[in-house]
Amino acid sequence: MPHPFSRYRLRLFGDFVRIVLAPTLVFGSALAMCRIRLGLSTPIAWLAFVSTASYARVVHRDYTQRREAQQRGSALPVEVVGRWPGNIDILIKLGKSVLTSYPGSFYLSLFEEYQCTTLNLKLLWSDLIITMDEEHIKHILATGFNHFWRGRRQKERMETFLGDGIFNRDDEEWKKHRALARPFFARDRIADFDLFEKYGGATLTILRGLAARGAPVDVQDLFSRFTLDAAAEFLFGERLDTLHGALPVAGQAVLGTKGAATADAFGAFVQAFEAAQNIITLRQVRGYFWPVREVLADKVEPHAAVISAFLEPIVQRTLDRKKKMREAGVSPSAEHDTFLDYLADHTEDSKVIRDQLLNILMAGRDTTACLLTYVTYAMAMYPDIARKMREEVLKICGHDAPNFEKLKALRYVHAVINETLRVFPPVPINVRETREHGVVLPPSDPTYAPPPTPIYIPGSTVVMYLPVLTQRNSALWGDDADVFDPERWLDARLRRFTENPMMYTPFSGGPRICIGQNYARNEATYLLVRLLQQFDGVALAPEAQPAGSLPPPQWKHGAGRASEERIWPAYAITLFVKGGLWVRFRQASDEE
Ligand code: HEM
Repeated sequence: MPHPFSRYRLRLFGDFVRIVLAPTLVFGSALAMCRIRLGLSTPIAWLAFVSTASYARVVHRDYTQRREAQQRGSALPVEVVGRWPGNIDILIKLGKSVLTSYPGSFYLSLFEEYQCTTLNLKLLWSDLIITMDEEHIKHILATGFNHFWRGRRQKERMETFLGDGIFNRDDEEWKKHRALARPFFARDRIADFDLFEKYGGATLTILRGLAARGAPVDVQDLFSRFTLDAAAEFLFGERLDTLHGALPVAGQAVLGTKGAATADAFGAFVQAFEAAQNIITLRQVRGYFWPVREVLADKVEPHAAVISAFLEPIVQRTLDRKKKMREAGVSPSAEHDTFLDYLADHTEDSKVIRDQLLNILMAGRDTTACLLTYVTYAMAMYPDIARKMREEVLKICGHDAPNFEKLKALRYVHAVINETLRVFPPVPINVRETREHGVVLPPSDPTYAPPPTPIYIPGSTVVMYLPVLTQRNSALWGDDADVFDPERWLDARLRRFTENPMMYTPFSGGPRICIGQNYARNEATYLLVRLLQQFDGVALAPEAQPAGSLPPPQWKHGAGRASEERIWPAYAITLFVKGGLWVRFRQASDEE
């Protein structure tokens, strides 16, 4: 169902009234009162009046912001100055960069050009702050938490997709969601490895079959199925069994929105899920005026419908079961087995339940699958690292299923996971908004000479922060910041992080820190142990990548890691490998 009064349409209407309608009324009334007739020149005069009114508003806003900054002994962030009015050229470059550049590289080139770590892109005369500054990110997420929120702009962008879920709410509603979800991530629940064994076993059976034939596999797709199946049973008590569906086949797989696409019902769900994330990312890049392009049709809506159709039966089954229990006089137990049961005991509104479900699925599926995918990529790129991981796994766990203590003892494997999350953070870019009142940021980190006065961010301003750049910043991590080196988590370099933990925020930080962090770490470590017990080698299979998914040739001359990458890292809310990660595993000869 289209939403004619969706948040973004209402905002667009409000802006239209403010920017066009109100000045038009003033213009018409002034002409009428003064009895002026402009004849054929009326449209030109009207356009000049409306434009001048807009310009005056921008000048007034800029003046007010400067005054507010001065009153607080601070200055506004440095503004990017493009070649075209309204920085339209920057906006176009930004749009292109999402599709063709190494993640974050366009922003990095601006930071380098302006020699600062927090900038205002000033797109189409509106403020859009970008920051890779560790001190500023700390303030946004933790020390200055109350000055920021996800905010109105983000809600506009995400409403059709994430609705009333935890990722799309602030204040009391968010607190309620968080309090609801947290008990399900208590240690005794997340240290129950039966599920990981069950779905890990299914994953490895597939890998063994393919390895025996020397056939390549898209592990990004496979790991997404593993994390989805495990999360669905853990949180909803549902067997989705996507691991038993049709997998992408090398040579036949086509380039989907993120990975390789399959043509079954699950494939349709995944495509819709990924397409919606992609559209939301593009909306973010297009900034303030994205609703203009979608005033007639919300582009997320058709995908949201496919996602709903996939999830609705799951919700309905639970609601029906609860109803029958109520009719039979069985009262809900305080110790709920699953999150879905818990939700269904608190509301019968299937949309509310579906939204929660979708939010947690998004949180649990793509991020952990991304982590596993990039660990596999690192193992293929750096065989010595893979060898050391395997040695440690065999020494500590042998060929048995690991328990909690054994997982904890895998120091090198954890270092590889930490390093993967540093170099390839599953959420590479994120957004907040200042609340109604502006905020003075703490002094900048030491990357460039800090500005002489503190930076002031006006109220209701969107701030985009970039862990993908902060976590590879050589001023914080040392000259080898771009090098994938797990040892930095085990040697003296670790001090850099322990003294300054907010330079590493793959799971975010502060009150909204990820609640699934330990679940995700356990899940990923468990699967890696089982994988390394059985396979002693993994190699990239570039010939199996769908057409158009290998890194563009110009990356060879790019800065940082771009020149060395043999896959195409891209992002749409979460990081992924374009076209999927196609690899071949080698079965170990010492496998039991
Ligand atoms: C490697 C895996 C994961 C990474 C890197 C990751 C990362 C993140 C990040 C960066 C945030 C903050 C988002 C924001 O505030 O804008 C977040 C929040 C969250 N994550 Fe994770 N996550 C992972 C796995 C999981 C899993 C497995 C679950 C649950 C099944 C989960 C559940 C959540 C929830 C519910 C939130 C929202 C917290 C809130 O807003 O209060 N995450 N995660």
